[in-house]
Amino acid sequence: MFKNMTLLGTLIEHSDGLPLLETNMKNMHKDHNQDASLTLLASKYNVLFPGIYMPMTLENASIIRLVKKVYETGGIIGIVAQKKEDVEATSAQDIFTIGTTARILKLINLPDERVRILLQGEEKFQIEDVIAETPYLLASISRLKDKTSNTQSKHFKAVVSSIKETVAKLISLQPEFPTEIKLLLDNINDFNLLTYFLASGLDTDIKSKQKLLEIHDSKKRGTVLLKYLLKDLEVSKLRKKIQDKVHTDIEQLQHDFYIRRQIKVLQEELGENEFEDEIDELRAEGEKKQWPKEVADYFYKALDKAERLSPNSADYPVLISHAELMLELPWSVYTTDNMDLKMAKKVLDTEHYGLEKVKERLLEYLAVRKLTQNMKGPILCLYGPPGVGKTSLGKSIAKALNRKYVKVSLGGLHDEAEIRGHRKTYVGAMPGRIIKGIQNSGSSNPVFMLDELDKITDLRGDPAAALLEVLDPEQNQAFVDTFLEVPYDLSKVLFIATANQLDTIPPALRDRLEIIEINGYTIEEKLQIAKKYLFPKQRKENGLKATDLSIHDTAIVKVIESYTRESGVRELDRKLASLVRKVGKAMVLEEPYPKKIHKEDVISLLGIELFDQEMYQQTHLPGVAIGLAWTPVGGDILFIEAILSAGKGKLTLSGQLGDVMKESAMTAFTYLKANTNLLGIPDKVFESYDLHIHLPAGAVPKDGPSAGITLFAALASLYTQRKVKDKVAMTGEITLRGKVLPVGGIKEKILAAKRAGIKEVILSKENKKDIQEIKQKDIQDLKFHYVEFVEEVIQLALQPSKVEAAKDWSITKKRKQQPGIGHVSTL
Ligand SMILES: Nc1ncnc2c1ncn2[C@@H]1O[C@H](COP(=O)(O)OP(=O)(O)OP(=O)(O)O)[C@@H](O)[C@H]1O
Repeated sequence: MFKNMTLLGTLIEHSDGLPLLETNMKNMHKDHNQDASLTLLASKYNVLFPGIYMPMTLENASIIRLVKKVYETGGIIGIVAQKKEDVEATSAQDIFTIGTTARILKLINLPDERVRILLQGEEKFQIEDVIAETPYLLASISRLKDKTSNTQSKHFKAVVSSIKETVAKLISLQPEFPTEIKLLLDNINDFNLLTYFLASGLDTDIKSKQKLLEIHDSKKRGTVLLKYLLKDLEVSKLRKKIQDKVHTDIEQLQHDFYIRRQIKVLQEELGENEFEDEIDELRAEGEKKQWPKEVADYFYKALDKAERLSPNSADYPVLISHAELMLELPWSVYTTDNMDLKMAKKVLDTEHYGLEKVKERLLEYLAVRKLTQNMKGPILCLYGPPGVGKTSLGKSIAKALNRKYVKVSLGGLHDEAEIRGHRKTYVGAMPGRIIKGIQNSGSSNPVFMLDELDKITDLRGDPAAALLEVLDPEQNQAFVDTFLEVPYDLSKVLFIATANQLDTIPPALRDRLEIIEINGYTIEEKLQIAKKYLFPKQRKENGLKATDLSIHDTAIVKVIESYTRESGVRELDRKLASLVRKVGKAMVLEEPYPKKIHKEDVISLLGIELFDQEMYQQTHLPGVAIGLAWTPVGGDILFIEAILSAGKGKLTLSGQLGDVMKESAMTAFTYLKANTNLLGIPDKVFESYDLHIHLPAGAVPKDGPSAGITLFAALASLYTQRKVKDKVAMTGEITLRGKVLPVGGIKEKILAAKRAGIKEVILSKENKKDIQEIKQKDIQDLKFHYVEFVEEVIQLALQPSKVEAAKDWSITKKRKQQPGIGHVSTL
């Protein structure tokens, strides 16, 4: 936010509290005349505002002479900002025409002949005429007075409170910032002074500051200032986000270590031998702990060792931080579980919409725990696409159970030591994430979320094996962190993992988990989540009340369909936040805004639509079939195009297909060639034509076996010249025996089919159970065909007769290209 820290520092230093500031403002107009002549000083880097202090360093000898004279006589000088930083302003063109008169409060001669002065702004003035430009600028001026707005008006109050709120937020994002600033702000009663004070510290260019100086109406100035502050806030939030990301534990540890070391060196220099005191203090703390004997012995032994060491040795701080960790860790500190399942259900229901299956499974799990009085059991793993509430559900479980909650993200974890801790001999050694998590939770039985279990990699050591040890009820009673060195009992911890994918979880680890799948949401479900949870939450977080703003269902659906593409609701949450913020801003700035957001308002508030849903398009050509795809952001329909051209039987595949999909295409093709009698295809066509299969959206990589039957249908259609029936889509793996196998991601795929306007879906018999799990009302206008063999696919998917301009295979050699074959791209 504030660029010029010295400026503010100076303000605090010299104000001695507030009276000085206020007095100076009151006396401002007392002793000067209108249209006086004034010596001007150009300010390169900042604008001086009335009532505000500003330091300035001077280099030019003649200017220094002048300034010294003014200082000695107690006179005033005019400060005018320069239009450009990089020039030495010597003429009237280089400076703005409105400036501020100032007193020189302090003048310090620097060793290199430069002079540093402290100015205090008094009154604004306008340059009427430049009388001289050398040896320094002299001008006739007229003084300007600010117009103070009606401080009782609603708008004025809204501007003042918004400014204060924004500044408070800015300060909270910058911990290094002196908290006195907030105190000072709360005590500045003069609104002009408040705006000038904030304007002078703004992290913005000189032109914007000058603009604020030139606004004489205080309400208007406040409004413009608020705009700048809000911009600053956005930047600060972004900066904080980035800083948080890069601020690793190691840095923190090294920082703590450094500080401690500094204190010690200082104490040593002062001749104080505080180290023994430090160790004694730790010992005394240890006496208060109720820990296992083995742990206590270890603790005191380590302190004895530390005592024998020189405090300057490298091992000393490691031993001390280790002892501190032991003291901070909760040893057998248990919270009492809430075993009232009704109440647990209520918590889960109030915090999450839908997810019945998941909630039911969680309650069963808790019921078993209650009946067996034992927290050992399978480790739950919530599995599903991003943003479906896996992590937040974990939080609710902790709340429902009345346990502490801790989350550790395993994303990008690649070193065993991050789980198990570092050896003490290692520079920057620290405990692993599990022990750190326990330390942060302050309890020995928290709900411990292991987020993104599928994202661990094993670059160094075997993190998965270390996790196995953590999760295994047989072993985790005495988990040994390499840094902590003494066993810690993790057996009462309730571990819950989350994952977006299952295939990247190491098999041994996966074996330990009870997978609870959370599917993506339908549009209807998203609408309910947005209506009942996300929108009210965003409205509250942004300081608005239900009476200030509401949203129409159609507007929410518009946001879902045109501004998000996801299975979960995270992006939807962000977009709703953006809508609320925009309305909030308009309210404060007294611009027109909708009290109830309608569909049309969404476009004007969020800008152009970002996504079009892939829709069904009719084709008149054989060789085109529609598949269903699963992507991490939800389902989609997928066009498969096949085309023949005169040649020698070559097969080309394009559209960034992965290996598994390529193999599916080859399987489908081989099966077709081996079963030409099924479809009455003459064998010779395979030798006389090249086949090209393409999957549009050529730049998007595609993979997986589930396009098997769609590939087969496209080929069967092409070689029989029978078009695929309208509005039919399919998904299923194909084998060389012609069997249709079940595939995953059915819910997302079916919902995408419905969205795209598909009417019939063909899929494996074994996928029937997945369809039954979808709410019937969401799929009531879709017809499902369950098949076992590809022959059934032919019956169901292909038109009974050939297209009108069907290919006559007997004359292939004479004609290069046939109608109905060569134009699939014009779909
Ligand atoms: N059924 C629901 N009811 C209410 N809010 C929900 C629901 N599902 C998700 N949310 C909200 O959506 C947001 C994102 O959820 P969360 O971060 O838990 O997703 P996630 O599945 O853990 O994602 P990731 O896999 O990326 O970690 C949260 O604010 C959560 O409260």
